[in-house]
Amino acid sequence: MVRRGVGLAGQQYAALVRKNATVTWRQKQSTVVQLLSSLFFIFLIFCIDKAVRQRFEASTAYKNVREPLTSSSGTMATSIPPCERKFFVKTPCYDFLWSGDSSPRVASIVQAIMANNPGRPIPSSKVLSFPTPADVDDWLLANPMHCPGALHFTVKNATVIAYGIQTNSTAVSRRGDYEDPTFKFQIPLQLAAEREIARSLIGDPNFVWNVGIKEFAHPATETFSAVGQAGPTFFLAIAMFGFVFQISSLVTEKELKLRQAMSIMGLYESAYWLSWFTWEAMLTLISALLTVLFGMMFQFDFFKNNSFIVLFLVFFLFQLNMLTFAFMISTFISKASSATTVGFSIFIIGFLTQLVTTFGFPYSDTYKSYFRAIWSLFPPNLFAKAVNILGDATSTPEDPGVSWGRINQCTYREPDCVITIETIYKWLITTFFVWFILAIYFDNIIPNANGVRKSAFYFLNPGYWTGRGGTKVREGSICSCMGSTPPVEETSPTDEDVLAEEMVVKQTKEGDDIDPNVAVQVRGLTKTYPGTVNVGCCKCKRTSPYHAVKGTWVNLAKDQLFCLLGPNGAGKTTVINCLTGITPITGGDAIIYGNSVRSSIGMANIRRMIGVCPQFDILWDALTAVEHLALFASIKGLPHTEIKAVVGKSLAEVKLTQAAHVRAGSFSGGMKRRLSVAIALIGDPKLVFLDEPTTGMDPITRRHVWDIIEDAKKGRAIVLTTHSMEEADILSDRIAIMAKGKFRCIGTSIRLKSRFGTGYIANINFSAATSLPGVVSSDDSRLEPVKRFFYQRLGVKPKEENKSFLTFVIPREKEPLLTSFFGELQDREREFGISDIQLGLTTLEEVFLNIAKQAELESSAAEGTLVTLNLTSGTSIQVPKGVRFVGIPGTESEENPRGLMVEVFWEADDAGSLCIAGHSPETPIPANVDLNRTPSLSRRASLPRGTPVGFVIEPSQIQNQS
Ligand SMILES: Nc1ncnc2c1ncn2[C@@H]1O[C@H](COP(=O)(O)OP(=O)(O)OP(=O)(O)O)[C@@H](O)[C@H]1O
Repeated sequence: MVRRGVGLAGQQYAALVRKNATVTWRQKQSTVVQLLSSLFFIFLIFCIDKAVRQRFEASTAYKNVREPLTSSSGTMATSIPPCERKFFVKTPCYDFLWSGDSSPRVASIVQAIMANNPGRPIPSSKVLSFPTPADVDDWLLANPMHCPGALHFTVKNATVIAYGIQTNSTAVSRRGDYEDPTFKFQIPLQLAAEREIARSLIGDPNFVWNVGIKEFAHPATETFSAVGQAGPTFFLAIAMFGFVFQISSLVTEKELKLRQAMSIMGLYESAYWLSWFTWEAMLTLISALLTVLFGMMFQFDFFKNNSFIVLFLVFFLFQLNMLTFAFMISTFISKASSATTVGFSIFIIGFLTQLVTTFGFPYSDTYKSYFRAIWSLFPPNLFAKAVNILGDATSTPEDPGVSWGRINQCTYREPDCVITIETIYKWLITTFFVWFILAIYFDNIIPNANGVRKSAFYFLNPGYWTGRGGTKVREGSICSCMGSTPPVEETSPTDEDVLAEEMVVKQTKEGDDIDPNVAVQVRGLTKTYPGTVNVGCCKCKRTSPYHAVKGTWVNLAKDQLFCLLGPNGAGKTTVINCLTGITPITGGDAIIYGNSVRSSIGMANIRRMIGVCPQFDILWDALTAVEHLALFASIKGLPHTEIKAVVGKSLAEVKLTQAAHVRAGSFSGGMKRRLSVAIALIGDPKLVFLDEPTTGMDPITRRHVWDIIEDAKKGRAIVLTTHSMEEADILSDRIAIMAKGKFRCIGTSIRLKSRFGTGYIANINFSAATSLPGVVSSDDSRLEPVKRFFYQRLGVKPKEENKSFLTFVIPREKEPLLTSFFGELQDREREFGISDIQLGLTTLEEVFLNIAKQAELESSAAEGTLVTLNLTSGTSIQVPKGVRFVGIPGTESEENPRGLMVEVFWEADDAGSLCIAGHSPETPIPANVDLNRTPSLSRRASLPRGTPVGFVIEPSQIQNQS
């Protein structure tokens, strides 16, 4: 029993989560990068932290100083430093200068200062003496920055020695280090001078003169948290890996039309989004957990002192926000290759806005609250603020950090606090929902790959929520002004079979009594792709409306295969897209097993009973054949218990059992097509669309797939499009050939061949060279009697010839003559040297070419399209595209008073358009051709000057003549 409703949505959800898990597991590299990038970035923060702390080691500004130490215990130096250690002193330098050298007492004091300098006696080469302070000034002026200071001694009398100190007191910093000149130089110099003066005055060289210097007890005046400051950018970088992978996965499914294929086969939108969300949220949870654990492993105060749950929630909620933000951004992107560029741009923007956030905007009371509201919508900003708060709360090892109980309080380091961690949680939860809802909204209103979207206010339709009528779609960009759509010109079919089919459908439509054997009834289906005017920045891009399908009426029977043939661009795929709900129909309707494609509920029912093999392969490179089939079987609602058996059977049917566990990425083109066919047939759909299913298959595999399709006809209707006439001939119960959006003919293969083929093809094979008595000699001349025989009796010349065979195309009109003609030919086989005679109807390919030619001719006549025909005689004429017999202007002569004509041979080029393949020899225009009634050619004025225009001769006039 196939599942429905909520049960089916649940089953689809589980299957998609499994698919996401498998794809993630198979893409190990990106998964490892996504999960373990945090280790790398936290290690970088660790290095930054170590380097910065190393530099600040000597300073107490970054520490809480509770019990300051005195200089005697070594924290503050009282030794005169070597001049080289002073900032900005140039070498050669002097440790100090002194004046008063005329006094021997002063000289001995200075000697004592130098000898007794704690820890480092000062050599005499590092000290300069002068007679007076003025001499010192002169030297300082002449040698700037070569000495940090000077002592000036004056011996007043035996008990009084005066001294003065001169220092360079400019405070300087170098590479971030600050030098206090008072503590570094002036105080040690002063202490040394006073100590030695005192010793000199009391005459005791061992007199103890100890001065202790002690700083204030103080809290850290400067704070530094490597995590708090570098963290926002680094953690944003971690989140960007997941962000880019997420966008890339979603856009890949969109770009490869995998999502469209799943939707056609009945995938619920809710199951799709929830499956992505569940799986990615799980990865996000692991990533957030690992980030916090790695942070704790590196012993950051940020991670040790803030509560684990507080930290985890900040990281988890931020990464969840980035996830739904990625969902939203992905709706605007159509190429997976753009994911990295978009990710990089978002990272740069995030980095800049985080920088601004770290500098205080807008989370302080100087800014209005609406600034904060707008700023907080972008997840990296809120996250940066949270990391700043948590960093400030742990900027010294003694800070307690933020515990769960204090998430609603500000830390004492935030005097103008306007936001707490609790508020940030609330914001992150709100923005998570904002981005998720916007993702689903934009996904619905931005046109998909087929240009289809919902209206901007689709959610106001109650049917959207109840599942009854909310899937109505529109076309064109939301910002484009739709051009007006001209109606399709109503023309009755010119072909009798197409007209008859239309009548049958119209009758049953009026009576509303559809034959139970009819699977699909197409009622005047029209499809016009609307013209749009896209207003760009500098120019408007206009496209005009295009009538791709112009009123199609047809009944498709159960247990039958209906084949749609037609040149490229004929409208075949458009018909399939309309019937599968990929694109909305413009006019008419189609009833599939009683459900109208125009109704939302009808379409929902139709989706459950169709299988589609689109022109492209709907495969994930990372999934195996079994996984693909199991996924689509689940989407279609097959019970779990049956899936394994059904998948096994399906694989055996398409001969992929050996490759069941091989990933589709390594399949050949033919294997991929076979798997796509198997997907279309899984779940026993009642209607199957096969759009060019055997493209790229080798002849053996193709024949095998034909067998599968033939078997699949039982119990269902199949619509096939193909460019292989052989395939159409073998598989089809009925064939319709489309061209320029219209059915040109419809019927069985035999019917089409007999109606549109040129008639019969006769292949005459000649026996090898022989000299049997009574047999004509074996050279090319033996073909001549046969050629003559055909020309005299049937009026036909060989279409192809070679030494051993002749091929003749015999027009249908000659059918009454054929029995007696071939009877006679058989009787004269020996005389003509014939070994074999084969007679068959013309091929479907010929029918196809004739129809395509006719359609081209019609449209060329309507549009006046002319092409150049280069005649073998050397002249060129213009002829309407698709025309068969053309009269050459200016060839009238005495010998040929009516002029000459040629038959033009056409073939279809790669794009399905007709082009000239050659022409017959120039022959006189027969007498019965009415030269005054030849169709006129339009747009002659636009022709290149001097190029004559050939005139069209109706084939009937030529055939009548023959
Ligand atoms: N979304 C679209 N917007 C505008 N025109 C479109 C759109 N899709 C198809 N067409 C046009 O409609 C015409 C029919 O296209 P369709 O794909 O149905 O042809 P087809 O018969 O399937 O061709 P093929 O054999 O190449 O698959 C083409 O001219 C095509 O350019």
